[in-house]
Parts: sequence; C-alpha cells; structure tokens
Amino acid sequence: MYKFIRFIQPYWFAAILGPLFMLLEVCMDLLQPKLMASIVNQGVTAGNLRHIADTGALMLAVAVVGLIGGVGCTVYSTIASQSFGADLRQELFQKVQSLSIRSLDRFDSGSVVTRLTGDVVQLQNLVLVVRRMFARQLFQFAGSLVMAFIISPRLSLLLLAMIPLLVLFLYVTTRLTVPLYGRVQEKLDQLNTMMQENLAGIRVVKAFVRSRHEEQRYGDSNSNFLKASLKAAKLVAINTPVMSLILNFSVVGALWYGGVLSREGVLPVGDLAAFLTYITQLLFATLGMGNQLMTLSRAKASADRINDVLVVPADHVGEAASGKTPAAAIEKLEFRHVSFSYDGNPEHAVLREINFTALRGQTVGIIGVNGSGKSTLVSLIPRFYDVTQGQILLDSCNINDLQPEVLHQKVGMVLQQSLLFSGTILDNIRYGKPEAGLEEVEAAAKLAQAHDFIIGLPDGYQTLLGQRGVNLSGGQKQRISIARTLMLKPQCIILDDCTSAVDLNTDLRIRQSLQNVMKDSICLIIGQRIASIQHADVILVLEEGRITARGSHQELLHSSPLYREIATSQQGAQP
Ligand SMILES: Nc1ncnc2c1ncn2[C@@H]1O[C@H](COP(=O)(O)OP(=O)(O)OP(=O)(O)O)[C@@H](O)[C@H]1O
Repeated sequence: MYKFIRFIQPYWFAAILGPLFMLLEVCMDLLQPKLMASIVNQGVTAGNLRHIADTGALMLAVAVVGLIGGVGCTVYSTIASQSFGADLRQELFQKVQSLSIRSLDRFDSGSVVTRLTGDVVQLQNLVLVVRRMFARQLFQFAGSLVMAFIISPRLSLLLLAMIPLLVLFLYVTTRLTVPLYGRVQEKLDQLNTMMQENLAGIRVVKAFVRSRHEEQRYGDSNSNFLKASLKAAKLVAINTPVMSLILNFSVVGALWYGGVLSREGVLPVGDLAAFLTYITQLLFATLGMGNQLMTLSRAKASADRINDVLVVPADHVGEAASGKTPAAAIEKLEFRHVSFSYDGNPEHAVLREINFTALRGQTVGIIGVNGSGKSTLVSLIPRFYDVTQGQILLDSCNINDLQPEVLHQKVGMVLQQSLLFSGTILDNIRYGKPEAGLEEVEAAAKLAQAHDFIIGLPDGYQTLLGQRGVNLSGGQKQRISIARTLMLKPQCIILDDCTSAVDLNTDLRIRQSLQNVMKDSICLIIGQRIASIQHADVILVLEEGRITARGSHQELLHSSPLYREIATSQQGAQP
C-alpha cells in the first residue's frame, strides 16, 4: 500500500491540514468534560453562579472553535482524497492504454472497469477515512487517555490492561478479511463483465429470446457476489460486539474502582463524571478505529488489484528497439518465416512458416475458412502482437525496429469489427488526424462510398453517433471505418474483411474507388467473398495457419481445391 503514497504527495498540504483541523476539533471536544467538571465542582457544589455562567460561555466558544476544526478537516481531507483518486484513476487508465494487446488479454474488460472505478474508490475512501475518522478517533483515544490519566492514573491503568487483547483481536480479523474482500471484488468483476457483454450483445439476446436465460445467469453471478459480500460482512459483524465486550469489561472494572475511590473521598464526584465521559469517548474511539481497520482491509484488497495492473511489465510490443526510419515511400512488405502463437508457446502456433512479399502498388488477397489465422496474420503488421518467430520487414527494416508512430503512420488497418466512438461522424472520420478540415474528410468519405449516405442524414457530417454508432447500419459503420483509415493515406492498407456488411454493389464501388489509392500503396485484403479479392495480384489461401496455395484467381481455381470450393459455393453471388 505504501506504493500509493506518491499519489498523495502532490496534495501534502491538504493531506496534513485535514488531520490538523481534526486535532483542533478533538482538543475542543476534550476540553468540554473538564469544563463541565469545573462547573459541577466549583459552580454547582459551591453555589457559584458567576463561575457557572463564565465557564458556560467558555464551553460555547470552545464548541464554535471545534466546529471550525470539523469543517476545515472535512474540506481539506476531501480535497486530498478526491485529488488522490483522480490521479490514481488517470495513471491506471494511462497504464491500460499503454499495455500491449497481449497484456490486456490477461484482464477481462469488466475487471479493468472495476479496478478503475470501484477499487480506486476504496483507496480514495481510505485516504478520506484516515484523514477524518481515523485521525479523529486516534486523537480522541490519545486525548481521552491523557485526560483520564490527569484525573486518575490508577483508574486509567485499569483501562490500559485491555489494549494487548484488542490489538491481537484486530490483527487476526484484519488478516482474515483482506482475502475475503479480494474475493468480493473478483465477484464484482464477473458481474461487471456479464453486464458489459449483455449490453454489447443485447440484439443477440433479443433475437434468440434469451432474456430469461441472461437474467438467470446474471442472477447467479449476483448471488455469488452477495454470498461473498455477506461472508466478509459476517466477519466484520463480529468485530464491533467482541471489541465492545473487551472494552466494557475494563470499563466496568474502572467504574467499580472509581466508585470506591469516590466513596473514600479521593476522587471528587465531578472528576468521576468527567472520567466517565473520557472513558466513554475512549471506548467509542477504540471501536471506531477497529471499524476503520475493516476499511483498511477492503482498501488493501483493492490496492493489490490495482497494483496487479500497474506492475504489468512492459513487454515492449509497439516500442522501438533502435528507432530506425524506413524510406519515405515503402516499396516492399515482407513476411519471412513468420510463426506466431498467442501464448508464446510454439506448440500452440496459430500461424506457421508464413512467407510472402507484397510490393508497392500490389494487392494481396487473403482467404481461408474461419479460424485459419487471417486476422491474426494481419494484426502482426501494426504490432498488435509481436511475431513468435521470423521477421516482418518494411523495405529492409524489421518492424520491431521502427518507432511506433512511424509504423502506425505507414500502416493503416480497417478492422473486421467497425467500432465507432460517440461523437459526430466528422470527428470519427478524422479520429487519427483531428486537425483535418471538412474537405479532406469528405474526400476520404467519398473514397469509402460513405459521402452520399452521410449528406443524406439531417445533420450530415455533424450527425451525432450514439455509443458505438448504434444509430447507423452495419454497412454504414464499415464505410465510416474505411474512411477513417483512408484519411491517414497509409502506404500499407489492410482491409480485414471490412466490407462483409456492405451490399455487393457498394462493395464493388468501394473497391473501384480504392483502386486509385491502392496503386501507390501495398494493400492487403482479407475477404470471405471471392468477389472482394479475386482482382488481387496475388491471393494467399490460408489453412490452419499455413499458406497452402498462392496465385491469381485463375491460377488458384486450378491449383487450390479449397479456393475452388469457396468459389463454387459463391457462384452466382458475384457481381
Ligand atoms: N486473442 C486471442 N487469444 C488466443 N487465441 C486467439 C485469439 N484470437 C484468435 N485466436 C485463435 O487464433 C486462431 C486464428 O484466429 P483468427 O481470428 O486469426 O482467424 P480468422 O481466419 O481471421 O477467422 P475469421 O474468418 O473467423 O475472422 C483461432 O484458432 C482463434 O481461436
């Protein structure tokens, strides 16, 4: 947990001022019983009305100063804790952004969301609680003890006897609750992941009339979360009664002895009353600190989970080893003996011995059945993942040696799933080049055959898209994604089956308008439809991660049984 101290350091002023204000409030609170004792001993018992009025006024002034202390503590503690939380969230988000896709695959998206929200809030709570409640209780504990000692050291020693027992009890419960709260957060991860999946796939759920089933699944996960929470709560629930029991035993002992001392005339009645108030304060302060330890346990579990993300080592995907720069215009993309497995184990390779070359102006089509490795192959070019064996070269530069910005400038990819952000169509198209003007955006949209439907919308390029562009059809989203990539004028364009939702005529028009762009670029097209790739200069047929045939459309119709089979099955569907 000490690793998180650096997040509070920039706000050290507020972080220190909060407890100092609390000290002021507690000191004022501690004065009150002493002043009350003075009213009883020297005012009420002696019949001195003047003393009662003066001390009463003093008590009022003390209460006002205490109030200022309380407000000041709340304000500064809140500033410290909220700023701490905001910075931690920001750093965590930056870390998530900087992680390679391989590293991100380790975490469910729901789990990342819980860590960024719920877990950060737990730590933020701890910062607030330590500054306000814990500081109050600690000062109150120490102050009450001092005041009780001033009144009667003998009685106070009786109270102190319970401290070792309390410490032992709190140590054991804290050790037990940390893993329980860890499990509570894990169950919350599962709940969040399920909710995200459900929202993303709500159309599938409705189409298959599976709402009941989803409710059941969510219900199961929810009750697992409830069970984990209750298990932790049960342990916390015994905390307060057990502590009260230990404390009450010592209080009863102190009271009995106090009564004896008072009867013997050693302790005035007013002092006994003040002593009772102090030990009550001490009792509540101790109980409160015990409860804060539960906040600490919960925050410790969250801190471990946040730390799991912060300490993920950089695996250098996307980072340049030597920062080489390829020629301004790339002439050649080459895969040399490339093999790849998602878990780094060559035995689980999903791509094996991939060798091919694509020259500037050439289009390479890639076809194969589902799961044959097409998307994986192209995802190695922008280094979403690094090759396990072999090399990918742009001209003579290994892509691992290129600066990430240079690589991403050269390589543009339209993904299979077109994901748009909430905002305007204009902003979505110029996502990679925010400074681009409308003219440039329109030119890219025209190439992607998106311009006509965009200007047909009431707000044209200013149309606001809902989250993930839900108010557009699948084909329209794909065309906007294509325009977004074309905006960057990449020298190597990868189209990963990105026209699957576009009708055949629009697909043809997109390909025709892209021809102009492609003649100066290296272009890789993955297509399920023969029509999308048949005009490519060379087509690679991928089967179980290997290239089993290559050639032009005509050549493959003769040489590749799989290609022929796909072509025959699609005959009549081609424009
Ligand atoms: N993130 C991942 N982690 C582990 N394995 C993966 C991952 N993504 C894909 N795979 C596996 O890699 C293999 C190739 O998948 P890939 O998506 O490249 O196939 P594809 O030919 O593009 O399929 P499709 O035509 O369905 O898009 C499959 O066996 C798949 O299960």
